[in-house]
Amino acid sequence: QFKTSHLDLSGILPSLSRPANHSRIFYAVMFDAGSTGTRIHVQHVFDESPFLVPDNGVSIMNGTNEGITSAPTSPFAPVCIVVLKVSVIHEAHRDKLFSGHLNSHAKNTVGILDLGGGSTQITFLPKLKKTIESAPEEDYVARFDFLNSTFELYTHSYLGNGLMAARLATLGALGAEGHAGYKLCYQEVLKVVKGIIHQPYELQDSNVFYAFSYYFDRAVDAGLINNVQGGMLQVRDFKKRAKEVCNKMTKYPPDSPFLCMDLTYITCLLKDGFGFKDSTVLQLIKKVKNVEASWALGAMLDHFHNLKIH
Ligand SMILES: Nc1ccn([C@@H]2O[C@H](COP(=O)(O)OP(=O)(O)O)[C@@H](O)[C@H]2O)c(=O)n1
Repeated sequence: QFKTSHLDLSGILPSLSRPANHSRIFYAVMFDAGSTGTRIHVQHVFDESPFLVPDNGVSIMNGTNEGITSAPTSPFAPVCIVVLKVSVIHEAHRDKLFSGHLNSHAKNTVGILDLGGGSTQITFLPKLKKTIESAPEEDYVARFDFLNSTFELYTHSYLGNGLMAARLATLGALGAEGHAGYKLCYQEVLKVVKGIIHQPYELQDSNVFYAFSYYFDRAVDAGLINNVQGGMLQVRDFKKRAKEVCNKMTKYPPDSPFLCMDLTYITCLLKDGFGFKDSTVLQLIKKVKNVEASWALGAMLDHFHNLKIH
């Protein structure tokens, strides 16, 4: 719990210069201490908020992996799907989705791939029971009720498989002679992935996947997508570009020294890690309808839900 705040947010949140309980505009503020930087998310939640700000209305989230744990009590990553699905992408179906069992609406949902600095996450709503049954452990499945719907999600966070963590592990292996082309680089990054990342039973072609964070950032750096609009990429696009960048590096000094390794790692993670096919299409976005797409918004909604605020 925060007892005092050392941050002056009055410039960002003018409406909170009045007591929060009397505010006509309601914001949720979330501090995200990531492995590569700390962010503050300010989300405009409701106008004319009738609800009470409880004493524990400000708190530090449990869990170390950005709140993305698969414990049923803190299903923040799954909620991210709900946010994308209910609030943004399938707005037209919103009313329908709020009632009934969500698995029956699985065709309307999107999967999420997130690549942070320290960890990487996968979350989707399976259509087949076998995907849940064949998950390695109970903690790959999150069951929870949210807004009158029951979810049973495949979700896992791999700590140590983020992009920066993978760089560290791979650099240790490659030593000083790191620039040895795509093939050797792939062999090294494979060691960070093989036997660690579980391949879900049902993945290929059955879900639309959205990829965030470093998937997006590095695709921009590689010139594969536009920084503002994002775009659609096949897994093989990452592979093709990785090969080009790595093999060019053996001849010329690189502009971006880590791009070869990063693109190779992303390719390996998607293919040999999660088991996506070369032809799988990923949607890379940073913003949806002008709102930064992130787990934080979902976490906020979940928090309000737990406080019985609707
Ligand atoms: N100040 C910062 C630092 C990182 N980031 C982004 O955060 C993502 C990496 O996520 P992260 O640092 O939270 O990593 P994890 O702690 O989730 O492993 C990248 O897409 C960075 O571009 C940001 O938006 N602002």
